[in-house]
Amino acid sequence: MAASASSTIHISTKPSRTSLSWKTHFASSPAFAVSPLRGHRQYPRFVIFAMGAKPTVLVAEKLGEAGVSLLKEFADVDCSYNLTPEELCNKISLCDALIVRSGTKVSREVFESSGGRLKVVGRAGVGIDNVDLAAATEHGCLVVNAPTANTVAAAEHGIALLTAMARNIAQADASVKAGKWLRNKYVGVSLVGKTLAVMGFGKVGSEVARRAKGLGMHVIAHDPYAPADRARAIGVELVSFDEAIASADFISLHMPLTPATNKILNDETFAKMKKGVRIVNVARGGVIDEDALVRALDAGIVAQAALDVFTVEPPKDSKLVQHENVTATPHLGASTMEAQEGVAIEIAEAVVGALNGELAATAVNAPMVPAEVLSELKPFVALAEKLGRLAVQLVAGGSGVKSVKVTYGSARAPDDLDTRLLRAMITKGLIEPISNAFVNLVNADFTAKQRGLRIAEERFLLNGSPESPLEFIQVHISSVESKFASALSDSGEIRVEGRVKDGIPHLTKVGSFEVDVSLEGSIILCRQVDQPGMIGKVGSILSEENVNVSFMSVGRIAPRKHAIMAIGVDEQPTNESLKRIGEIPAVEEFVYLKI
Ligand SMILES: NC(=O)c1ccc[n+]([C@@H]2O[C@H](COP(=O)([O-])OP(=O)(O)OC[C@H]3O[C@@H](n4cnc5c(N)ncnc54)[C@H](O)[C@@H]3O)[C@@H](O)[C@H]2O)c1
Ligand SMILES: O=C(O)[C@H](O)COP(=O)(O)O
Repeated sequence: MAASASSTIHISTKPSRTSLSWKTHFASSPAFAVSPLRGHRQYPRFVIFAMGAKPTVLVAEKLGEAGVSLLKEFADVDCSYNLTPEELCNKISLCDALIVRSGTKVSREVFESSGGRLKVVGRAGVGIDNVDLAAATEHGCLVVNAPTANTVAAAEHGIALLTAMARNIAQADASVKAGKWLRNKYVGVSLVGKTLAVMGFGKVGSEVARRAKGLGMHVIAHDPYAPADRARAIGVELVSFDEAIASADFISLHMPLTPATNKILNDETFAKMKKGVRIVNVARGGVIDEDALVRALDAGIVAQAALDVFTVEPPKDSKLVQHENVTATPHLGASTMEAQEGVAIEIAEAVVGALNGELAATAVNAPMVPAEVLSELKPFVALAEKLGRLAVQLVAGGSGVKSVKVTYGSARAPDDLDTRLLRAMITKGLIEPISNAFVNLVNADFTAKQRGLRIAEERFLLNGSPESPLEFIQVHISSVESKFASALSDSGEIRVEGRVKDGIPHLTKVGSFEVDVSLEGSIILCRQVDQPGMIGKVGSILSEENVNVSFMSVGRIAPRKHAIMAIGVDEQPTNESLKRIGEIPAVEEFVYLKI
């Protein structure tokens, strides 16, 4: 760290106050208050909507009443079901949030058609395979889901399919209704003592395992990412994929659909199973190669299958659903009254919270920052963005920024400072003034990467009490020219430093000069030959135009040598006034910066 020999005088002309608006800023003003929601985490808020400007939420699939009512307290709610993809694309530019279940494809076209208005997609359920997450992130749209409220419903449906399949309930019911009485045909198989392989030992899988044990089954599970002690706690042994499928009498699928699980049950894996195995799928249709399943059923390798989910829904492959050894339900796993009310409330709260700028606990495409970390970093978030915004305006040309280093000065241990939020806000400050991009926590890293902007972070460990998470933030931009040469540090990079004082972000260093100016309104930076009367000369030019000076600070290397004057102004001075400031004989260079 370059030590500065400069000294600082600062003159405050009026008390300062932070009053900020979306897109990045925290607001505590009652004008932005929202009705309290049950169980809401008290995150600092990034306000999107001011009082009076109600957001519009499009609910594109049936959502439990409790959730709709909750949404209506805060937003205009448009419940339009069964939209075609074209209708959805047409409507979406009028919506701030979209809520779907698994039946709506939220494709790239949807994000592109939204014209940047869509800020949140809420998936009222677990699986987000119907949402194009990459496109959402690129468009700065947060995706949240409701991952817990339908777990038990899905597990109960899995068990219902397992028992119904073993006893031919669906087929027998259909035959009785058709006037038949086929007692010999529908002899079933028993569950007790049989081996059930649970594939995917997450929320649903573990609930299925627990219930199957209650039915007297021997339960094993395969899940490369599940902790063995969680399985052990409910008496389940975790085994390899091959061991699971080779030893199971019943296989129940509970993994997400990912590139790794796509068609994980196929000709090759069916061939490794016990002849007469029975399969339940309440996860996702795509984890089974459906053509291969038909072949395995025809060959008797698979005796029966009970399927709630299909590769394409509703399923087009009639050979599979019409197969006499297949029991099919129309994706009903989450469809109980209780689960749907729970999911509706869970997603409504997440969407309203996200529209209020709270970082949703169930965010799928944004880093989750714990509430306590957030509240600590709150004052530094505005500082981070302002420093980025200031630094980029000092670049001559403004668009050749490729390499940025951020230094965090902190007395905290290096692993005790989560800087993702700060980095995102610095990125926002760096990019937004020189582009029409909208940058937020969701898309900051992506947008930086897209623009070839490399942001390196370093910690500067300070002595002293680690009560505050940070002492200062420095933003360095290397390999660029500056329109204000004094902003260049000894090593030739643009450098600005800021600190938080009494909760207000301050600019505390420009290049090697120490200053102290509150980061509000706009700033004029002047380099001058240090001499009496300079403050008065600049002040009187501004006052002639009724431009209010909010803060003024002079940093100098030594008396009567070069000094930097940082002047905070509430209004934008005219070009004429700025020209006159530049013409003061002692002024060597100056720059006007909007924060
Ligand atoms: N039919 C329905 O209506 C319904 C309802 C709820 C959930 N689901 C689906 O059920 C599935 C599970 O949901 P959940 O809430 O239990 O999710 P979860 O994330 O809690 O559990 C999924 C588990 O799968 C594991 N897994 C990932 N890749 C795996 C692999 N290659 N092999 C084995 N295991 C793997 C994960 O480690 C995790 O433990 C999801 O696909 C979800 O969409 C369907
Ligand atoms: O992933 C899920 O949550 C389930 O598949 C439920 O989907 P659904 O909300 O469309 O019933």
